[in-house]
Amino acid sequence: MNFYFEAAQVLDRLDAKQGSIKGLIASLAEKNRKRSTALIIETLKCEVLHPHTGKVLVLNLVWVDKPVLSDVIAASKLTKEERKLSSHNLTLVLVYDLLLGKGIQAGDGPIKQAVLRHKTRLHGEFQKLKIKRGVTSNAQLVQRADERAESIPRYVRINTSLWTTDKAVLYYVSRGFTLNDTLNSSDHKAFVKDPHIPDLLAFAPLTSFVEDPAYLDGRAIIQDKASCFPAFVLNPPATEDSVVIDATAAPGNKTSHLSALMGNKGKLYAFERDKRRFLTLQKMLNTAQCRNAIPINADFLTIDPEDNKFRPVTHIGSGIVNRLDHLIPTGTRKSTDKLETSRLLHTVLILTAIEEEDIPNERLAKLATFQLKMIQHAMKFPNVERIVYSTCSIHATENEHVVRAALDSDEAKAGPFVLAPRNEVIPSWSRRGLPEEMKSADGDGTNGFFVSCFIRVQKMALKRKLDSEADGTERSKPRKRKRKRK
Ligand SMILES: C[S@@+](CC[C@H](N)C(=O)[O-])C[C@H]1O[C@@H](n2cnc3c(N)ncnc32)[C@H](O)[C@@H]1O
Repeated sequence: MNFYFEAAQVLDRLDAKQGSIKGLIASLAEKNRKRSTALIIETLKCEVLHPHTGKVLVLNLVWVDKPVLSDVIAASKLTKEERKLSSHNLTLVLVYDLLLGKGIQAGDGPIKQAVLRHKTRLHGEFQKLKIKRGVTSNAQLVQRADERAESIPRYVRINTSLWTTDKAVLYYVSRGFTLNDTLNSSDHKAFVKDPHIPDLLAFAPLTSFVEDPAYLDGRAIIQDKASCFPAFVLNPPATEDSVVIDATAAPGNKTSHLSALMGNKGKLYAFERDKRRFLTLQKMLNTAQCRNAIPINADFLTIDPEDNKFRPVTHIGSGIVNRLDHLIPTGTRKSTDKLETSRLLHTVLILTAIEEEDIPNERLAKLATFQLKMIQHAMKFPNVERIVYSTCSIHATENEHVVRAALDSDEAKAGPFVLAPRNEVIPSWSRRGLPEEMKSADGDGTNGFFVSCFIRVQKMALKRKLDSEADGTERSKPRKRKRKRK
């Protein structure tokens, strides 16, 4: 019965706006977390009420007029007749399991008995409700909820530290998949090479990699496309003397991506201040065999940019607001249970998008202030040339406003740092941030994700000058100009 109480408590705290779905799920005891998470998500699919209209949210897709479970409970008079069921959310999760789940998974206590006494009536009211809503199956009731989740491809990033994309393509073809030019989500055995991110493959949305040996041994990393942008945009150098920082590293998807882009060379300092997440980060980096990564359990803000170890740093990535990443298991690849949890969390991610609309301004402002501090701190590293700041937030407060404030900061002026020109930030990606939020718009927004890239002007100009001098182009330019003038 415990996990019903825990799930109900999370729903109570969500109602009371005492935390985010992600945060509250994370606070659950490990023992029941998977079961409770499943119950919470499935119940929410039927029951999220819009704060103003009272309509029910079916993920962030559609608002339907009436909740499913509350309607059935009200019609069956369950709570009116059973005093023990004084908690609405506890009743919701129990009735969810009775009608849509596997039946109530608990010993015979008084609360379970109270619900079961009304089993026939609850089923009857549930059937009536389906007829009223014109659906013939339980799945149809919540089906639309999953439409969006099911339309997002399953992305697999090839870990080039261990494998090549060419080999991966042959491997997946040998496992019965077909490489196509475009992804057709109804073709479950097709995959494509992503047009924007190198070494990223996109499969049909529900493709399972639970048993895939390449996933299990770290050659293939399941990583959402949006979370591949930051490392790709940071574009770290792949030389033995490269020194790069991932300022907010756990669980380590972006760190392992950076490591692969660096050809596993040089030094990649990966900071993670949270002890528990630091362990996950270490596991992830081991599995992905990131030999150049140096995980450090410390707060990036406490690191002295003048420390001899960090003085040579040229590239810094900081991704802060990925509100779910730290929950998605990546370190322990052998657990299929964890993968299922990660799928559920994918659903939470979509729910979170709407939840984020309700983040109080005060909290947003606090987050934004902290994020700004991280960028300003990154700008203090004497040799840093390129800083990527990313969030999975949909709020300009945490995105464009932070970038604008960072550009106006003393650190940016001292750099000086400017936003990288479009041709350095995935030119083929047409969607950019919110132009009205910037003085001159150049943020890079993607589907609930935001990536921006600062570059140091002088260093870049100097580098271009030195590069062009080295290949002789600097000298050829004036000659050309002279010829034109003639
Ligand atoms: C959104 S997650 C990062 C996701 C990660 N970049 C990835 O793609 O796998 C943010 C992480 O940064 C950590 N973090 C936040 N602020 C930090 C700081 N000042 N120093 C070090 N770690 C920090 C958090 O504990 C959390 O684990």
